[in-house]
Amino acid sequence: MLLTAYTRFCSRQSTVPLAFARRKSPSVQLPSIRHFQTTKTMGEAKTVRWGMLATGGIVRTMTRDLLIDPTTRGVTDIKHVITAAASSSSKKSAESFVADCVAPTQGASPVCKAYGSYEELVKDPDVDIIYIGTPHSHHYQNCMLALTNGKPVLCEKAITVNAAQAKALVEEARKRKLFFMEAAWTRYFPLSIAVRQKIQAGEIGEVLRVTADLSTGEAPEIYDADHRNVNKDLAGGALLDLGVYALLWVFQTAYHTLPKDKRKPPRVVGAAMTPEPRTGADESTTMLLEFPVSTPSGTRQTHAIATTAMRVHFDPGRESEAASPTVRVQGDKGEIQVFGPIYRPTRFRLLPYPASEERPIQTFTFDFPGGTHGMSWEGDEAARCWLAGKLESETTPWEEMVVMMETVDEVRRQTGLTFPENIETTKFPLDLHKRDPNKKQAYINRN
Ligand SMILES: NC(=O)C1=CN([C@@H]2O[C@H](COP(=O)(O)OP(=O)(O)OC[C@H]3O[C@@H](n4cnc5c(N)ncnc54)[C@H](OP(=O)(O)O)[C@@H]3O)[C@@H](O)[C@H]2O)C=CC1
Ligand SMILES: O=C1OC[C@@H](O)[C@H](O)[C@H]1O
Repeated sequence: MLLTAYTRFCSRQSTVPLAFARRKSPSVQLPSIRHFQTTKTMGEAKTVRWGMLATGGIVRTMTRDLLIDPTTRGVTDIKHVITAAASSSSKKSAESFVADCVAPTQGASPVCKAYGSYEELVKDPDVDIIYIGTPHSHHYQNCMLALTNGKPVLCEKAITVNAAQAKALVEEARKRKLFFMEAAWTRYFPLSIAVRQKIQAGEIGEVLRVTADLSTGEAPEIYDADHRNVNKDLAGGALLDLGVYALLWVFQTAYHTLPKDKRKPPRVVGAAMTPEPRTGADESTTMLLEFPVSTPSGTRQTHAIATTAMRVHFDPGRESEAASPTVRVQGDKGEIQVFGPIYRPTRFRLLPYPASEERPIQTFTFDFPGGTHGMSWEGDEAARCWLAGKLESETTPWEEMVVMMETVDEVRRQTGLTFPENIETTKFPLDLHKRDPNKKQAYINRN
């Protein structure tokens, strides 16, 4: 079963099937119809042909997730195939990627072509949409390359290094009428959809405060200094790699749940940063935000604290009895607590103020059907939007993506976090730093 609900009241813990939980709270819509659709489609499933730009870790995961049978997650209107992959290192590396990651599941039909350059990929007429999985530093150049060659794009987070680049990409996509989306995969999880729906249904009242943390508990020294996680030439550091998830949760709960005309950019009240000793990338960043919210009686503030760090851990209790929530959304009528790493959480708890027999404490757990890592859902969204002729996804609107990057810019301004000019610029095209193909990719040094 995709979703199970457990209803708890006081210390008594009873497991209640979802249908019952629904009956007890009839106003709650669970979960998104769109992502849980098991309804029959009117015709054949439509096939979307993906081109994979890069062959590193996340592209491998995304490839596996796209090729999982969509019906395992109740999706019957679309299918994904990979028709080309490109490596900037060599054609051989693209060929090995196809042999290892595409061919075993997809077989020989359709053929997946292997290219030794991104330029060849974006010109391939057999590709409908490009997925970009390069380091943050390269997103701007890679997205521009795809868009200016007429290809729609789904690009990994952080979408760019700064807001100016994000805006320039949005303008390019708008001008060319091309779909463009940040791969904010967590927003498309049934769990995230259920959390947003509960907030919108008023289950915790007005959102007054949000805290969100992604801290890995892995000291930066475990990475070689040129690893993308700490290398400033690749826009490495906690803020752009991990902190964007803390911001994603703050935005999807405190900002996105408001009607469009009520969404106002936050003020960055304060930000603190600790530099990584070797490279000066941030190993820890703390952000304090204030969102103005208009109410019938005037403007009030929603406060948010978004944190990220390498040396401390988001859940030292590691999902045991001592588990700590990694996101807390606090309203005047209740609170939502999310557990697990915030990029891939597995459960949340709804705690009404006060809990009662009518409004019990409830825990909702989610699984990953068909063995998906969780990226299939964002793939489905991008495919559906593209097929429908949409330019952007309503769940990650361009406007919100830009406001998030403006927030990052202001945090960087306050903390003095800088990156090299060639990865901050909006000039295009530029030749950026290339990966050394002779260097082993697993740069982690755990000794
Ligand atoms: N959604 C999620 O859960 C995750 C998202 N990510 C995001 O995905 C992106 C890539 O991360 P990840 O896959 O872990 O990184 P990897 O280092 O594993 O892969 C990056 C790939 O980008 C290409 N590349 C092009 N230029 C360079 C360069 N100068 N240095 C290094 N690589 C280069 C390479 O592919 P090639 O040689 O074939 O061109 C390389 O294999 C980042 O934006 C990251 O934030 C990462 C992990 C999880
Ligand atoms: O997106 C991500 O999620 C998980 C992290 O471990 C990883 O570094 C990051 O890029």
